[in-house]
Amino acid sequence: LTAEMITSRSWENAKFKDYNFSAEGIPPNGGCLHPLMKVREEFRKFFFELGFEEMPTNNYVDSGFWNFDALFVPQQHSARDVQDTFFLKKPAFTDKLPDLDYVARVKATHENGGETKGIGYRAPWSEEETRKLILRTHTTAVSGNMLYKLAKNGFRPAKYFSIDRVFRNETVDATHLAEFHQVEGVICDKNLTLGDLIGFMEVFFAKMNVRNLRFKPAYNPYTEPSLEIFSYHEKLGKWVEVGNSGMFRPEMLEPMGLPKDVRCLGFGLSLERPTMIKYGISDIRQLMGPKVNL
Ligand SMILES: COC[C@@H]1[C@H](c2ccc(C#Cc3ccccc3)cc2)[C@@H]2CN(C(=O)Nc3ccc(OC4CC4)cc3)C[C@@H](O)[C@@H](O)CN12
Repeated sequence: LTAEMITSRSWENAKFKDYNFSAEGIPPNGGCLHPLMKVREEFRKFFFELGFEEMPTNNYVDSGFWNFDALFVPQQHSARDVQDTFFLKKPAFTDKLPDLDYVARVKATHENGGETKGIGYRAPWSEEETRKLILRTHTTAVSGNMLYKLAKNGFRPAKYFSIDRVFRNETVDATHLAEFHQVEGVICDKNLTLGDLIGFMEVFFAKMNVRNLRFKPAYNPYTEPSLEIFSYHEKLGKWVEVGNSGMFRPEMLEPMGLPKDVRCLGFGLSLERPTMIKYGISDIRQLMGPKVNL
């Protein structure tokens, strides 16, 4: 069948053989995984070996509720400004929030601590703010959603991971893009401690031959305590920050309905940083676009 046959309509009198649906396609003449995707497969292997389940992260768009409020990120936090976050214009708001008694517990926890031992942010909490649609700034938005489902379906110890794109309204330069891939892990069980977090980080990073970690107190609105993770990089001859971590706060976990003795630890790093080190890439922009000059 040719274009000329179609235009001249000669195909109408032509005889065609039956279509062979079991014919094999033409074998592709080559191709390879993008470096980021190669490193992603290495991380997925580590997580599966450690007994983690992969989270469904195929929603780049999320609500202010899941990306911020459910994680106890205050509505006045600068991370929620247009300088840091990409807001959707159409549709600008979601009409899908989880069950209203959970939203009410989140609202109360933000305003005055609600049923937690905390006192909250003592500032009005706006439902319009929580309904805003954004490009998620971290995969922790999905982690929160998974923990909520775990509470709703009946708590059991769980280990979740995700490796997917996140978006931040950042100035692009040699080490920063407006989007990057976050690698995130969450472990939930009764009575986990900060020692379990530190010990697990040693195990996880040992999988990529990163050892002798050092931990530095840090801050995240959704974890307390929080720790930045460092490792001495022999080739670079300096201490390199290799990730961030913490114990999720009761103000995030209790409104979800998780039992009060359940503790959840979380940690994250980027996919781009280890990929750049592995492939000797100095400018992160080399990882973008159809052609990768390696
Ligand atoms: C906008 O910055 C965010 C990103 C990204 C990041 C930071 C925090 C998290 C997180 C988290 C978190 C915390 C608590 C609970 C749940 C998730 C995830 C990604 C990296 C996190 N970082 C990072 O990846 N560094 C890194 C990781 C691996 C590596 O090589 C491997 C050893 C072979 C080399 C470096 C640290 C820095 O690069 C940092 O400057 C940039 N960070």
